[in-house]
Amino acid sequence: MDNMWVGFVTAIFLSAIILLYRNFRSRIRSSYRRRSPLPSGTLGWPLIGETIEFISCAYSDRPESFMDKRRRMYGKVFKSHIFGSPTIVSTDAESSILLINGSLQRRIHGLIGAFFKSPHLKAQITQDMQMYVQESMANWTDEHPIYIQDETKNIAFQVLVKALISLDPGGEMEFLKKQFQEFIAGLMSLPINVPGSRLYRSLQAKKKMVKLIHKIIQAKRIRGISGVPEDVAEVLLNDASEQLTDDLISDNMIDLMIPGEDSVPVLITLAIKYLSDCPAALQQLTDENMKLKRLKDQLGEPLSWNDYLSLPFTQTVITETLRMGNIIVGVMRKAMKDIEIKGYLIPEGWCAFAYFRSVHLDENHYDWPYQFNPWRWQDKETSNYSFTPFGGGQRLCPGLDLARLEASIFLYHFVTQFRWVAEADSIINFPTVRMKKRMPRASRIFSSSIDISEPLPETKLRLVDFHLCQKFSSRVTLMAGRNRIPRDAFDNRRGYPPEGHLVRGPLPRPLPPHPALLEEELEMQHVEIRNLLGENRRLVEDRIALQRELGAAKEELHRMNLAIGDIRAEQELRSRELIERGLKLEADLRATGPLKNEAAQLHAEVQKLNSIRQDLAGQVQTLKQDLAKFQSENKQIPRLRADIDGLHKELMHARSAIDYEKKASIEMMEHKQAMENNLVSMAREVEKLRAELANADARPWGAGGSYGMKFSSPEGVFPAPYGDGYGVHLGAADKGPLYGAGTASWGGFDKPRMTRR
Ligand code: HEM
Repeated sequence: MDNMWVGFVTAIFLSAIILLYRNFRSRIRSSYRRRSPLPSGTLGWPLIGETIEFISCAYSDRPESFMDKRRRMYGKVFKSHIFGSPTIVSTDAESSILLINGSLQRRIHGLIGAFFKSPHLKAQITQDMQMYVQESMANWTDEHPIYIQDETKNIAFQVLVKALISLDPGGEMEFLKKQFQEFIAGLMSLPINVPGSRLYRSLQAKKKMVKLIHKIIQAKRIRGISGVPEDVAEVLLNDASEQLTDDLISDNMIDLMIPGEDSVPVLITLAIKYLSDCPAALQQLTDENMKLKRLKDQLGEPLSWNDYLSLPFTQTVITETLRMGNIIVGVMRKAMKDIEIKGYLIPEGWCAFAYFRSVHLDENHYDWPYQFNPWRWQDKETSNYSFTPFGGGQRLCPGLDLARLEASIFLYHFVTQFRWVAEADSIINFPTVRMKKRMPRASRIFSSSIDISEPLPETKLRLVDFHLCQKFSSRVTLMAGRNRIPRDAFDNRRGYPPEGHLVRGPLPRPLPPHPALLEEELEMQHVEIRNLLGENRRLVEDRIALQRELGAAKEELHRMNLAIGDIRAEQELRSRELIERGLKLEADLRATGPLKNEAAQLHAEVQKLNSIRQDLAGQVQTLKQDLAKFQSENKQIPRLRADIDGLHKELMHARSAIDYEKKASIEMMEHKQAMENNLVSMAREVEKLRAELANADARPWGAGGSYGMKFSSPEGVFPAPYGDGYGVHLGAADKGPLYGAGTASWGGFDKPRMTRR
């Protein structure tokens, strides 16, 4: 059963992978069909692409090796697939990827940028930063180690929160700091959002922060903002845009706290780390700041924003730290539509990654790129495409001056008040840039209040150099070894001649060591003892720190165990559910026995239906043939129709002719009738005339007369002068028509015989 489920889940998983891979391939293929070519490169494995190699390089000393390898193979712009998205990577200094932007971002960027440039804010931030740095440094003692990264985080966070929402140090600030740290910790955690997990705690912390910021914003709304805005929240609240809701403003405030909590502290920490590695730079920076301090003390003036930014060497140190440190390794954008950059296509949905680190460490732009060399900036422009630690284009970091100012203030107070020993530490580059042991750690402060008019005592400087040479670089080792007797002069025999072969005779009297040598050795021993003491103290502190970390790790482990317990319980519940479902399915399967018989019956029926289907197919065949015949006949229909139409037309003609002739014959009949009537009346007239004639004859001629005709009797007729040729019986009109029948000229219109044509 288990095997079945494993097989089932594997099948689903594999099909999901295949589907996703196909989708991915088709997206890529479709993009190939477009106008411009994609840059060369490889997309690596399905789904994960080249992410594993990218991350493993990111954890190494040379995170840029991933990019450099591909740059050598494919050119400065190439394609890859990292963090689940196909990506166009640019290691080109003149990359215009930085110019891709959106609209609401532009608005917020403009508002914040303008505010950070205002003289009012600059003055306030300078004052706040000085105050917080002084307060923080006042608590530093020789007894406890100082973790620069933590101290600067604390200071920079307070400065930024003041500039963002005008919150002063106190209960709410502490609460916000705590929640913010919890929130940040969860951003780089496993994506498990269950109670107790880091992500869950992070999201809860963010909710609490949003609530507090909402409260502050509401108070500002009620109070009303008049005159110059005091902080960034007021700048955004003043804006008339309806898009800037309270939620959006709160979110922006939290996003803006990230550089305060992370980028600026890392910048300061790295600067101190690099300075500790490079005593010459540290010396020059210290001199420059001391000079300014003396000047300001003499004038009795506080330092202003401009004073700090006008320290040229300090600025070059910060610039070089930004170049070497690559606090932001690069920026990513997502293409919302196809974009063409430098003749290459960035297809819609792909990411574009401008990788600053490769540019900043490119020996074509910088000689000896891996060497900390602030002097390289003395005659060099910082505003060029090969130096973009703050990004570029419309998304250029609006906090760049603020970051430089905060670093300058911290360095000023640090180097003018303290001498320190920086312990060995290394830089971690992934997921964010930071020091492995929250270093450089100022574990021993040699002078918490030095007399600035006097140079530091020689021994102290030497001591510092000695420490540095041991911990950091060989260059410093040489400097530290200067003016000293080689150490091996004191080895083993402490000034006695070296042991040789045994010689006969009295042993030579040992010479007492030279007092100067003894003094030197004593001094060295003294130094060593102090070193050992320092080392010992550091070990103790390390142990305490490790114990603390162990405690924290144990606590985390405990929490994770709880979370794992929850997850296990949930998994068990799920697997129990799955097993139950499996059992139910099995039972269902067993219950399907009767269905089998039905299936057999259905099979027989299907066979019967098949034979019927064959019969029907035969019938359909004959019908098809008939249909074909009809169809061919049908083709003749138009011709028949045309004939019928012709006949119909002829019929219509004939009808109209008949009607016409009917009318004509009716007229003729009427005419004939009239003529007949006329003839009858004429015949009568004739009869009358005859009678009158007869009467008239009877008087002079008597009956029969000379012509043997009796005019008084009907028989007394005149013999027809023209014979029967006219067929007219002049004396017997009633025996026939006057003009005879048959051949008479009107005979053709004999009505009863008229036929229809
Ligand atoms: C060492 C310190 C800092 C570094 C290295 C740094 C670097 C950067 C970089 C590279 C970007 C560009 C991101 C992109 O193009 O997507 C950026 C954006 C930004 N930075 Fe900074 N930053 C620093 C400090 C600060 C500070 C102190 C603030 C002040 C609140 C700040 C506020 C911002 C904001 C608001 C943006 C977003 C700009 C936008 O997208 O419109 N940054 N930063």
